[in-house]
Amino acid sequence: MTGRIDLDFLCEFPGFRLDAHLSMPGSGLTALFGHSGCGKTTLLRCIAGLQTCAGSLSVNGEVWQDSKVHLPVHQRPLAYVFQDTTLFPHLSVKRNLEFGYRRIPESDRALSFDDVVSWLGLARLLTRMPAGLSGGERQRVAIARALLTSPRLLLMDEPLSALDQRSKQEILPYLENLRDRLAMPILYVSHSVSEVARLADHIVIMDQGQVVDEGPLQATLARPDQRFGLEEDAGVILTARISERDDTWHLARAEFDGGELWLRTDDRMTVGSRPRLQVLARDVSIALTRQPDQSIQNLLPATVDDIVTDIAPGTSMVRLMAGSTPFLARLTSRSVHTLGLTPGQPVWMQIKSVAIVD
Ligand SMILES: Nc1ncnc2c1ncn2[C@@H]1O[C@H](COP(=O)(O)OP(=O)(O)OP(=O)(O)O)[C@@H](O)[C@H]1O
Repeated sequence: MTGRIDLDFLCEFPGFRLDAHLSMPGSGLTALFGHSGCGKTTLLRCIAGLQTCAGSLSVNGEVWQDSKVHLPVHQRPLAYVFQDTTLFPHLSVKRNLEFGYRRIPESDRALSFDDVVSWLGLARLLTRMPAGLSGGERQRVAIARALLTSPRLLLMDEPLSALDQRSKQEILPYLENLRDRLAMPILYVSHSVSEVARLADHIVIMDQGQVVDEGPLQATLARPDQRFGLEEDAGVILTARISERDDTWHLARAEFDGGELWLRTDDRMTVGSRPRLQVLARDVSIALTRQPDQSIQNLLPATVDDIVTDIAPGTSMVRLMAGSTPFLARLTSRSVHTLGLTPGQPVWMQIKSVAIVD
């Protein structure tokens, strides 16, 4: 079957067992997410063939591993970008980029040199030497060098985690650009919810060597029984359209299917843009009637959809629907009881804060 990445791996180390079964989309950016030590890097290493592991792997219809086939690392058409990928220190940026590119026969080159240089904003860095680059620039060169080997799968293992906050913010738009332009699938390891919220189309959540949840990003994060890794960061991602700006108060109105939200904004948020927004479950509260005399500006009618006991003792996760858009609210179980919340009930949702993730 084409269009999927299917894998089944089982390997054991003293004190750790990776037992992963997974079928992921064969395009777009899939985030592998989970706490430190849950096995994300080990899974990438198995995919790359760097870690010997029993099992099977096929990528968009090509078998890389099964009971009869085991492609060695150098025959797997993939590229791997690490947290701190080293460039060749004695070669200019251009020569670094050409290194892999020239080894690929012209007829097999999937991407043009100039396109990759432009997508990653490298034109003015081509003559520079690696030692003179910032951490973010170095990672952009490393990503470009990886892409220019025309891989059929791009693996990225915490590519931003060695960068400071400012460099991370600088590089994220380039990664978004790649996600939107590349036909090849990207597997992106991260334990940062904000990075995942901003970049991923699909998410795989791991815990103790196993895949515990996976699916399209927005639907998976909106599940109230989503229990692994997110804790304080549990919440939904929605795509909205900016329909109005109020420059006096530095606010913008964001419309989505089922309502609208006001958010604090800056000059970059133009009318017509479609940012991804994140609303955390801990920033949502519920009232049975509209409460106009309070500081929260975002009051939306919604319907209770589901209520589950949360991981933290005494708390519940309530899923609410505003039109077709799901929200999560983390409440104390006592509040759920006192309000008498039940599925199907109309309520008012009070949203304290909305973050723009891109
Ligand atoms: N070759 C190995 N020999 C023994 N143990 C290993 C080996 N490779 C990985 N492990 C163990 O497997 C577990 C998972 O490690 P892994 O690096 O895959 O986790 P991770 O989710 O990527 O963590 P992090 O986010 O911290 O990078 C760890 O307990 C690690 O010590």
